[in-house]
Amino acid sequence: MTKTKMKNQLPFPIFDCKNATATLKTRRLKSNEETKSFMAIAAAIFLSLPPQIRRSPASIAAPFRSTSSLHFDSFRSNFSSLKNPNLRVSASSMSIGTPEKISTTSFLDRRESGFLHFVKYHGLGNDFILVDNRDSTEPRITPEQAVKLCDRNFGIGADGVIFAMPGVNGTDYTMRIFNSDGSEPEMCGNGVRCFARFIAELENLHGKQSFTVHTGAGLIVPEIQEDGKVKVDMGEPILKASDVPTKLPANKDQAAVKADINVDGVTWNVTCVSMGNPHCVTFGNRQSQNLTVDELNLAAIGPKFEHHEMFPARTNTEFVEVFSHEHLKMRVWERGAGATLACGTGACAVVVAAVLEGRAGRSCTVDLAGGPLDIEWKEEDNHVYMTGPAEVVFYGSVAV
Ligand SMILES: N[C@@H](CCC[C@H](N)C(=O)O)C(=O)O
Repeated sequence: MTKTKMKNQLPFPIFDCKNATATLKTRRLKSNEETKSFMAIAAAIFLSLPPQIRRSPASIAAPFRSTSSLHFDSFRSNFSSLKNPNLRVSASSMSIGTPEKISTTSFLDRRESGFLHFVKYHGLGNDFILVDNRDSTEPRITPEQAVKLCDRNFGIGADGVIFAMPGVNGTDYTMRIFNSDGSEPEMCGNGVRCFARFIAELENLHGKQSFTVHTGAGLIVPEIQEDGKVKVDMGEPILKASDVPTKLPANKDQAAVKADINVDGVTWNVTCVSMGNPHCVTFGNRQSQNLTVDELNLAAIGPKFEHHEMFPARTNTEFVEVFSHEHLKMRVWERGAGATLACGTGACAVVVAAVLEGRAGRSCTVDLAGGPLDIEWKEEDNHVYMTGPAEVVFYGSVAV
C-alpha cells in the first residue's frame, strides 16, 4: 500500500446550496425519546453559506463541531415544526463547491455509544452510507438497521451501507456491504470507489493511493488517481454458468452467452456474467433486437428478472443499448436495491457480455443514468478495470 501521511487538515468538498427548498432546525437533543428514536437523524451537515447567515460553531448547539464550517443538527422528523426560517438550505440541488480546509478527523473519530457516525458518498448517484468499522470484524449495525437507514423517506436514504473493516489474508482492508433490502452482496463497484476515498479520508492520505481490499468477490484493488477518480482492478469475470450462478443452458465453454430466457411471456436474449456478484445482461428480445433503454419500464420488468427461477441467488440485470463499438448505454435493476442510477459491477459485466456477443471492443465508455464509467477488459491479464468518480455527499450521525 502506498500511503502518504498528511497533517490533520483535509481538503473537504463543501456544498454549494442553491434553490433553497428545505429548512433545517438547529437545536440540541432534548429528550431520550428523540435521542433513541432511530429516525432522529443528527446530520452534521457542513454547509457553505453566504457570510450574512454564517454563525460561529459555538453558537450552534452541537454534539459535533466543525472548526471552519457551519454544521446543523437536523432532525428530519421535525421538519414540519420549523421555527427558524433563517436557516434554509437546499435539499434538492447540491453541487460540490470549492474545497475548504477543515478537520474531519474529530468527527470521524467519534465513538459515542448509541450513535452511528457515517459519511454518505455517491459514485455516479449510486449512494452509500460509509461506516468506519476498522476496529471490529463485526458490522456495527445489523441488516435490519441498514434497511431503516437506507429508507429514502424515513431514513438517511441510500442504496446500501458499506463497512470499512480490518484486512484479512494480508490485505489492507475488508469491505462488506448491505444492500438497501438488508441482503449482503459479494461486491459493489461504485461502492469500492467510495470505499477507497473514505479510507483516504480516515487515514489522512492525499494524492495517488492504492489499497488491497478483501471482498466477497476476492481481492479488489482500487487506486485513487491524481485527478481524484478511482481506477479499480475488479479481477477476472466469472463466466461458468453454474458459478454465476444461473440455470440457463451453457455453451461448450460452460458459459451462458446469448441464452434465451422467458420473462413474463417475452423471450429475452441474455448473457450471464459474475463480477463476484451475478449479472444478467441483455441487448434485446424477440420483439426488439436492439433496445432503446429509455423506453423500458424498469420497475415492472426488473423484479421479474431478479426473482426468476433461472437465478438461484437472484440477479442484477442490465439492459443495454449499443451506440458504437466503444460506447454503450445501460439501465440497471439491482438485486436487493432496485433501479439505481449506476452499477459498477454491472458496467463491467456489460462490457464483458458485449465482447462475448461481438457487439463491442474491450475498452468502452458505458453511460449510466448517473454518468459515464470507463471500462476495460484487458486481454493480457483477463482482468476488468473500471474508472470513475466517488464523492462525499455529507457527514452525519444517527441514533441507533
Ligand atoms: N451498485 C453496486 C452493486 C451492489 C450489489 C448488488 N446490488 C448485488 O446485490 O449484487 C455496484 O456498483 O456494483
